[in-house]
Amino acid sequence: MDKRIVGIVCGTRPEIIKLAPVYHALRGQEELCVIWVHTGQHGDMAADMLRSFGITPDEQLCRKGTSLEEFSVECRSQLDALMARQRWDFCIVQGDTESAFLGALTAFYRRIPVGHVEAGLRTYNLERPFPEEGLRQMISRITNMHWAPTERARAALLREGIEPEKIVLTGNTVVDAQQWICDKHGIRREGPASQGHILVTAHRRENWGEEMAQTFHAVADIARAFPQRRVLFPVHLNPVVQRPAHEILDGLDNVKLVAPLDYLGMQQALVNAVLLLTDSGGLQEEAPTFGVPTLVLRHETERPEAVEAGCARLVGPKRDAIVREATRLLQDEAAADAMRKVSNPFGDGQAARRIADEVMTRLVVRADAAAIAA
Ligand SMILES: CC(=O)N[C@@H]1[C@@H](OP(=O)(O)OP(=O)(O)OC[C@H]2O[C@@H](n3ccc(=O)[nH]c3=O)[C@H](O)[C@@H]2O)O[C@H](CO)[C@@H](O)[C@@H]1O
Repeated sequence: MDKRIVGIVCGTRPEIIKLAPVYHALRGQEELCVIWVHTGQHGDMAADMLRSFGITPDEQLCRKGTSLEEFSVECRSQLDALMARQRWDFCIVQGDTESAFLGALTAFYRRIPVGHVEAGLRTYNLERPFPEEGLRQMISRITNMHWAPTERARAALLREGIEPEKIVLTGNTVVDAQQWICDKHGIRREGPASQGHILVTAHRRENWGEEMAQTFHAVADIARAFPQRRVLFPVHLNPVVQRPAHEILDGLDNVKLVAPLDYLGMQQALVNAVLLLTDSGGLQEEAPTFGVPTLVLRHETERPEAVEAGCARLVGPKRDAIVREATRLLQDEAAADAMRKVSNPFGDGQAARRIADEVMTRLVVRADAAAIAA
């Protein structure tokens, strides 16, 4: 039998992280030809991530224009040309980005089955996160295999009427990615957990403007209140984040604003943190692996598992609440310790293997059985 062609479409930093373990698991299967398509949605940040995971894209699309609209139109037509040229048997996308949606949509029109990694995350509020909530719901409507990271995500898909046999509970591949990088580079905490730095990240579109400024003022308040405590903030490259971050935080001796870190650098920064302040989806899922208490700088989260398990708190992008909770955790060692002890509710590091098993069953085992029967 000819090799089955599996295309992986992705373009942003978090997608690369979460699809890298799937790529490596599928590349190990000799019956498959796996094609990594980089849409170019993120530039430098994506290049760092691809390097971190030893991935060279097989197909690199050419990003045109700076707006999301221009990117979208051009990416869709380049993806269609690619899928017309190569006869894909399966298309894999992850999460909720424009690249993921365009990959799924193009495959749908080309009648190529779609597999969705991290399926079933929901806030059911199309404004928050925007546009991700809309994109992931639309992807779910045209997906053939839904890989749900948690029981909650699986339940959401079932409630939406998706047949149970099309949903597989896998765990989140981000835990696999962390294990991969830790095994490869021997990442471990340097010094006691309570002595670590405060790690900050913020970039979500729905917080741009006043709420993001509130968040950065809160970081400044905390830095002034705890002058011995170092604050590390890798600042997203988007000028909408860069500008207020520098305006509000430059000049504080214990605050270090740095460029985005590669994955190895970020995991080392995370394992050494006493506290994480973030609006990032991926970091909310990664922090429990290293037992880092987390304050979520959003009004709601599609990842409430960490809040329910007790290792994260939803404080919103609100200055007072952030300062109050951070102060409490920095002063109350028992409260911080209770959060550190919770194990990761998002996965066990085996998600990519489960996904690869499903792809193999669908494309190879069942196809072989059909050929024998014919
Ligand atoms: C609405 C929403 O929540 N959408 C999410 C969004 O992703 P996000 O919010 O998780 O995005 P980021 O924060 O950019 O990335 C995080 C990753 O990047 C690593 N990192 C970060 C800073 C750095 O300096 N160096 C790094 O290495 C970090 O460890 C982590 O793994 O899109 C994803 C794709 O669909 C979705 O899954 C996901 O729903």
